Amino acid sequence: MRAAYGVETVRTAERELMARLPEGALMQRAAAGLAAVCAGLLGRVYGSRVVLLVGSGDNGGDALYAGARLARRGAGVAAVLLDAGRAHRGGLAALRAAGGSVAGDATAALARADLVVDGITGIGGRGGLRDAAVPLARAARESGAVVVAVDLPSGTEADSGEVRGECVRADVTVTFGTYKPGLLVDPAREYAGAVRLIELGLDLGAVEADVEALQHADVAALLPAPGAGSDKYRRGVVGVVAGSKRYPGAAVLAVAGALRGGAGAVRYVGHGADAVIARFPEALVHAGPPSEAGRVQAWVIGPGLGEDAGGALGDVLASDVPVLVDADGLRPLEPEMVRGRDAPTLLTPHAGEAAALLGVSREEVEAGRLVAVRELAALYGATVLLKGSTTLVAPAGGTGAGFAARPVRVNPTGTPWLATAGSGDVLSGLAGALLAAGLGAMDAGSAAAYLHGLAGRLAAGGAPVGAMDVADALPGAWRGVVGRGRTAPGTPSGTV
Ligand SMILES: NC(=O)C1=CN([C@@H]2O[C@H](COP(=O)(O)OP(=O)(O)OC[C@H]3O[C@@H](n4cnc5c(N)ncnc54)[C@H](OP(=O)(O)O)[C@@H]3O)[C@@H](O)[C@H]2O)[C@@H](O)CC1
Ligand SMILES: Nc1ncnc2c1ncn2[C@@H]1O[C@H](COP(=O)(O)OP(=O)(O)O)[C@@H](O)[C@H]1O
Ligand SMILES: [K+]
Repeated sequence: MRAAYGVETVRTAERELMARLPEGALMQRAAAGLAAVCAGLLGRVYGSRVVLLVGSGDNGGDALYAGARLARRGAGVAAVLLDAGRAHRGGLAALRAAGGSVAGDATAALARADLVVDGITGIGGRGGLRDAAVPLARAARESGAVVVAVDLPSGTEADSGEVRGECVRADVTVTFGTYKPGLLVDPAREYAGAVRLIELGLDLGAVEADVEALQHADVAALLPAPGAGSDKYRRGVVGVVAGSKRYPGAAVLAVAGALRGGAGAVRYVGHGADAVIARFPEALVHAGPPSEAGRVQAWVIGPGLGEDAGGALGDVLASDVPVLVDADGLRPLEPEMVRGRDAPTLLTPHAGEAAALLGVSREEVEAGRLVAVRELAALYGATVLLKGSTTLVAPAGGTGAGFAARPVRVNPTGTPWLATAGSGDVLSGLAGALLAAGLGAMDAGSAAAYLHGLAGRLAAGGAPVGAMDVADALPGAWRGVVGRGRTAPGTPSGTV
């Protein structure tokens, strides 16, 4: 599991560690790690040209000490100081002692740079970049140099992943002690580039993360495997209420996801039965209401249902098994229809659907995904999987402090190639199968998003895909995750 912690937690852990170390030791660890990453990017340090963008906090201090280390190895290092009177004194002295200088003309220095180190703000930054820093962020971007952000790209919000106004766009972000939520969640994540973590020795073991990301081993441990005593019922029967005369394909795609997700059987209910049977003769189809379809271990309702989702929705929500509500099933959904349920409910909106449920604009949801997913989970008392450029899964929320403290999961495997009609339907079926197999709603949602993302990468391989290609790639993604020591192609490793 990869964990990310918010600013307050990081500061507390840093204080505790600093109290046990000689003064400045932590900053030296940070600067050494930063300089090593910069050196690796430069290849040949001697003779290279490095520009440091230096704010007046410790983030600028990290940049200055790292610059000093590079200058000692023969790089030409120039510092652009946002506020000359407040730049980190020790760092500036170290840079000068190592042969570095303060740039007189920032624009000229940036135009010649091979590498730019962004030390304007780190976890102490608030709001979008201030006016004085904005032209530097732009010039860094336009310089063509490799841009390395210190701790996080200046101007991005560490705790929420929000971006207000201009911020630095980095090729690589070197972060210290732990990942910060903003490095894993769009839109900030997009500005961070590849993220490298430098361990500082912070003791965060006993602290609940704010955001966490599953890794291969976590998912492998969650995925069900049939044993000698398994039969189709024990593996889990998924009920799928999806598709309509207008959208029969959604039924096929959701059933595909459920079958590839390991369902022992799929009971399909709706107007897409002919299309489902034509593609999947193994599906069991039913023409009446869901409650009369026979026993299932989990329901998936919503993809392609069209306008008349209401009756079937009430029917499945009245059941005592886990229910996943997606797409058209979300439209008539009211909090009180979900809050009283004893069995888990998993909602899987995209940003537009989440916006409608919250009564805000789509742009607001996309700008503040973490906040939106937590709010929805609290409003509905349900687990919520928010789809999109960063897929997030928030635990069922309530009003108690304990709810807010549980981590949101962020999916590390997605690819924009998944943004194709019907791929969400596949995800619904897949997550439904995992619910039917007995996984909790958080695990089912996050493991499904993980496999779906891997399948998207496998299917795409850098070229466009359709939703059924993603479904067809699920067995390969599954094998890649559970195969001992094997890594599925396209798997992120080392960097986020
Ligand atoms: N603690 C530790 O042990 C370790 C910490 N480490 C490092 O310290 C960093 C945290 O340092 P920090 O606390 O000094 O804050 P920092 O990120 O430099 O920002 C504060 C400065 O930015 C300014 N500023 C604020 N908002 C702004 C904006 N929108 N636009 C422009 N400027 C803005 C603000 O101005 P002021 O409000 O004071 O006028 C102030 O001058 C952390 O991220 C890591 O890199 C590592 O060395 C490891 C050990
Ligand atoms: N920019 C993106 N990057 C990564 N994944 C994306 C992006 N946009 C959409 N996706 C994924 O594609 C799928 C689309 O689902 P959805 O919006 O429900 O579409 P549909 O209803 O057509 O199936 C989701 O799994 C979502 O997370
Ligand atoms: K920074």
